[in-house]
Amino acid sequence: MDKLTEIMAHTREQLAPRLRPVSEAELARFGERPRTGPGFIESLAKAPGLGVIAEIKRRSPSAGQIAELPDAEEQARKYLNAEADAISVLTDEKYFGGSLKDLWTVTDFIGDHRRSTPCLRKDFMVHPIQVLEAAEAGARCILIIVRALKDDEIARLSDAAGLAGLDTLYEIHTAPELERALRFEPEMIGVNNRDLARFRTDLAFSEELIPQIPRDILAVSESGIFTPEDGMRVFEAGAKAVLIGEALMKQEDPGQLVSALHELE
Ligand SMILES: O=P(O)(O)OC[C@@H](O)[C@@H](O)c1c[nH]c2ccccc12
Repeated sequence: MDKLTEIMAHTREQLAPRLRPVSEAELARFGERPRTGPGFIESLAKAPGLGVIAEIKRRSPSAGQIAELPDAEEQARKYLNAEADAISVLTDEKYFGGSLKDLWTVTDFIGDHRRSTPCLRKDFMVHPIQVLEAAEAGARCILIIVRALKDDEIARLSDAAGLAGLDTLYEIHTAPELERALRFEPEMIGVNNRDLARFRTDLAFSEELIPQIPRDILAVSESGIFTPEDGMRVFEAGAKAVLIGEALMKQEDPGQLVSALHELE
């Protein structure tokens, strides 16, 4: 069994006690609610140069322990100071050391500081209940990992996100996955440079796949970006934004990398 299959099985198991039908009305409550600040895609689209989604990630199956972080607020503060365009909060506990509580902590912190940086709930989504949890916690976007899901599951998640007024990041890693993603009329696609089954990371995945993404869809390059030069490679391939975890978690001041990426042209 590959790692992604293992994680998905674990996620489904964890979810079982919380599973219940989620009505359209419950989701639509969030969709109808007036919100302050830009949406997730909007914030990336208006960023100068390469937009930056800064990720809060304590550990991962491939990197092991990344950062000792008792409170997600610490990292949220750094990311706001660094002028990140969006924040990704990993909410998976077992493999990434995050939690839904982290997401609440981060969105509360942003609100308390009168900022409007939009957040992504980064998790292995399989059921609309997780979309509802994301909306309740103040996220503006969810992740759909195309290779982990069947078409009907993707449709159900993407409908739920639409009702709740959330953007969706469709994550792909191969050309056939891009084909599948395009059937759901995505507004944003992320090319994961890391193969979630084998954990090999190579920016060549972005260089090959991003040029195949239609121009009107916002293209994100995810994983394995450490330097402005890495950013330049994916920017030249057509990425409008990058999703960075490890490199930003390990920096005392993430602002330098963020501003170098904003300056690309
Ligand atoms: O730490 P990195 O190499 O900068 O990667 C960040 C992000 O792309 C990665 O955490 C990620 C991309 N897709 C995912 C899906 C699930 C969990 C994690 C991920």
